[in-house]
Amino acid sequence: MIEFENVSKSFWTGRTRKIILNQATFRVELGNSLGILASNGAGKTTIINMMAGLEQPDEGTIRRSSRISFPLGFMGGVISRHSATENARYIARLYGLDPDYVESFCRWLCDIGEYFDMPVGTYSSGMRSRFSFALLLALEFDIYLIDEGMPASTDAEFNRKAGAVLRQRLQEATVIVVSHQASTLEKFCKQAAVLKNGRLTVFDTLEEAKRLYDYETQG
Ligand SMILES: Nc1ncnc2c1ncn2[C@@H]1O[C@H](COP(=O)(O)OP(=O)(O)OP(=O)(O)O)[C@@H](O)[C@H]1O
Repeated sequence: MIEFENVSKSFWTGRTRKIILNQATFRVELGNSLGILASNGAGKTTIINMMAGLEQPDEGTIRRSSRISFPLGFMGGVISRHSATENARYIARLYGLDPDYVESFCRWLCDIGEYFDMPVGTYSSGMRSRFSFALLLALEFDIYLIDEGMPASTDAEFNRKAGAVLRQRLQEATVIVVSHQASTLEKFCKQAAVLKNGRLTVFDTLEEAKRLYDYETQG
């Protein structure tokens, strides 16, 4: 479970205050994946980062009683001068998992050949996102945090393999996805919320959330 109670967050831009959340209270239970619809700049990444504990709220409380992933695409724990092999084994040890398993799972999913043993700093952005997605799937979490759906990979084979593993994982895990388009959320969640001007409105169905989102983005 992850719970926000009266959480507020804003940024001072030098001239105005950009409000991301204003006294938001909501809860995501295990087994009840949530999609959050918000237009660009509304605060999707900030909310996901707060859920992961990478960013702190200005006010209010965030409670977690489950294993919450780092956000998909987050490379903060990855050391650029080390290879994917070294990073995968190091992160496995941090999480108390078998380094051989995490390394071989990531090697299989990334499928980047000899680059897996080269420094991550030499990777293309597609290779980096494949590696970070593989790492996320190799570790076991109760709640997965995903910013804008699938990774920015154009490799069809990777997307097929990663999608299959993710679907399998979702049978047990819960996902929180933020996106600016409803079609990204369809694959993951039944319940959905709309974030606009610091207000997060949660609906039981994506259909209802989509109606408000379409109304607000057109209006
Ligand atoms: N540290 C910061 N200082 C000042 N403004 C910030 C900071 N971080 C984010 N912002 C601003 O807060 C707003 C929300 O940012 P965020 O990255 O969370 O939005 P987003 O919905 O994920 O955007 P996008 O869809 O464009 O990726 C943006 O206007 C951004 O410029």
